[in-house]
Amino acid sequence: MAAAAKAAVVLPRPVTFVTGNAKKLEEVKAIIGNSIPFKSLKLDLPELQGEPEDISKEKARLAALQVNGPVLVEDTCLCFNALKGLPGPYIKWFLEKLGHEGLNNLLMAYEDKSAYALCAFSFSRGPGAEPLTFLGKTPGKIVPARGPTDFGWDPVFQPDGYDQTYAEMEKEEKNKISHRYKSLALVKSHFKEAGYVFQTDDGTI
Ligand SMILES: O=c1[nH]c(=O)c2ncn([C@@H]3O[C@H](COP(=O)(O)OP(=O)(O)OP(=O)(O)O)[C@@H](O)[C@H]3O)c2[nH]1
Ligand SMILES: [Mg+2]
Repeated sequence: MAAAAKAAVVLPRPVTFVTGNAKKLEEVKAIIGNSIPFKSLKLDLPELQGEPEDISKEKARLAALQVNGPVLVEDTCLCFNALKGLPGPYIKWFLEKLGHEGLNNLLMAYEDKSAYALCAFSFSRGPGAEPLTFLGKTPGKIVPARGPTDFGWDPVFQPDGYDQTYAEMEKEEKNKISHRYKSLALVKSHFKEAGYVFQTDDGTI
């Protein structure tokens, strides 16, 4: 007997990417292109403390409840190896209070300036559905700020194998190697494998 065909999972279209960060959205648009039908929604969701994966999953649960449909969210960390992964998910507040110089100063007492950028995307099919999480990591080091200052800690993060900081790189170049690119590559593969079918409000597919 032939194997039964896998039932398609029908989702209301489109997936909502929930973020309060316009620069993230810019990169996500450039990386996803039209491979996943998505729209964005600016919501500042409360964020749990803890491990990046748990923070991201909880964000997805809250976002799915608010949107009442399929959602993507992401949480980004900048982790210093000498500080055992801190500031990690708290980088937003460290950056806001200490600035680029302060981030460098945190490592003053250590020879090891290595760090990694980590992106945790979570996808929930809707309220009550357990979110799936996709981690993307790019190793590098913390350096005195160089390059445009329009996006967070980009000027102080120099990825391994490059002599430019994220901020100095062309956007297309960053989007080929970044933590966000790697995490979204896994999201895209998941969407391909799962074969989701998107349905509009009037029921057409
Ligand atoms: O230089 C950067 N290059 C990046 O590629 C990048 N990605 C995120 N960030 C910053 O790191 C913190 C993460 O916090 P975060 O994940 O909670 O984001 P957020 O609160 O801004 O937005 P969201 O939670 O609504 O999506 C925030 O300060 C972001 O601005 C980046 N900075
Ligand atoms: Mg946030």
